Amino acid sequence: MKMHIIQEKWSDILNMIKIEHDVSDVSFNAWLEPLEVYKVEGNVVTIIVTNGSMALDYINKKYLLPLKVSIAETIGQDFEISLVLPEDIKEEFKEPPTAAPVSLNENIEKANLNPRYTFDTFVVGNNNKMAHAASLAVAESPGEAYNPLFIYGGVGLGKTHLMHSIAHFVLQKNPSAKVLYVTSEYFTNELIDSIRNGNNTTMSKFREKYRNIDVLLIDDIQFIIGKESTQEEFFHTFNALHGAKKQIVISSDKPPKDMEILEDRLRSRFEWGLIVDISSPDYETRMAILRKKEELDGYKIDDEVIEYIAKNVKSNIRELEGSLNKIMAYANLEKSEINLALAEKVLKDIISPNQKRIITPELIIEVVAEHFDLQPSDLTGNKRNAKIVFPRQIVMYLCRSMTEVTLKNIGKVLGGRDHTTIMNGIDKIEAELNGSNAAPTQEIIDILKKKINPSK
Ligand SMILES: Nc1ncnc2c1ncn2[C@@H]1O[C@H](COP(=O)(O)OP(=O)(O)OP(=O)(O)O)[C@@H](O)[C@H]1O
Repeated sequence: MKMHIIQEKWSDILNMIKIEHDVSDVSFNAWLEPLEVYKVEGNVVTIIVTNGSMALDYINKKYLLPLKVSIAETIGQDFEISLVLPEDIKEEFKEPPTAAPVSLNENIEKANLNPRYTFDTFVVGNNNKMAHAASLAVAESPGEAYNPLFIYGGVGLGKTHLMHSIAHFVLQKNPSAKVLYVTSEYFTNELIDSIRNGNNTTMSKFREKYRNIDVLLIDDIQFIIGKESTQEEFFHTFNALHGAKKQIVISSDKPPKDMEILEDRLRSRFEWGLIVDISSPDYETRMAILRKKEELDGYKIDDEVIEYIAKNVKSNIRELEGSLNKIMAYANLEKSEINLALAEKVLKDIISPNQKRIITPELIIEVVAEHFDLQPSDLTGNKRNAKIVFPRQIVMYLCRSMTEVTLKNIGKVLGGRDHTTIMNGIDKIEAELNGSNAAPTQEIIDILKKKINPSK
């Protein structure tokens, strides 16, 4: 069964409540974590409170509004919420969500494509002109124009939107085309499952699925870095499809040449076709994107509010859209007028950090500590157990690679360590990243870099 977008984004929705309402871990684990989306019908989301009637009562009082707001902000649409207990549900409880691969085979309806991610809704600006043109060319002539098409750019800048647009376009022209959109993470997990099952049938099913496609779109390819058997399998998939003149579209957060520890044979293949980038949108494009969204959602919003968002939310289109969703959600729920004062109030948390996100060792320490469930003082202190030493070395490495701060000053911030200690720490992480089992450390570094600087 296909998951509803609310189910897909459920953990984001809960995490937004955690952040915006400053919910402690204890409360989060007690009240929010146990909530599960049972179904979404019309504009009603049925949520199962798995931990009993007292919890249901309390959540009704305390978390109903935050849930509504968070859903509206994330999805861009208002929903009513119905809380139920497991025993209230007659049908089989808890259908396991199929984190379905996005199989678009015969028909667009069944395909797990976002219906809104089409060329029609994509605003073309200076930041994405080339990527848009290349995507359209590929959609019009799959396997002929540029193969592979490699689209790269920072978080939330429209790579997935363009990939879905290609898929929609191809399917519209030829509904029986075999189009498959997956994230590289999904590809990896499916491969691992096939290998784990350990028999030839599952492996050959996997291969048949991926090699018998007209257009394969694989998102966020950077996540296969360091995963040897995934790279190996993807290499063969790539060759089979490319050899048969089938279209491959790949997205990544960086160009192939900057994808360290990507196998050379894959890197060179990624460079066979066309490489295009998407950068951050300029002011005019941001305005146009907001206007487009206003039009699609049927909103009517004052220029000054739109201008305020476009001026202040610069680096990430997801955040740009999220800001508008958030204002609309608040205005709806509080039945208030949409004006600049409301926008400033609602966006205060988004806009200030966006303006002053300067990367400092202190910020890095804070993010790394939070990631590893430690206190910043653990990292700057003297304890030497493994639980702390590794994160501390990660801090050293990230300070070195993400700031201009000298080794001496990194040492100072890290509790007065001398520069050779910092150098040793950096060497340690670099050795891991260059070693045979680099993937787990690389993954941690990638995640932390995104947390420290989401706009990169
Ligand atoms: N040019 C554009 N016109 C209209 N909407 C856009 C445009 N670019 C991005 N968006 C919207 O911004 C949001 C984020 O885009 P998308 O998910 O495609 O980003 P991404 O580059 O794939 O991000 P990530 O790196 O997180 O995977 C989407 O809702 C998308 O529709």
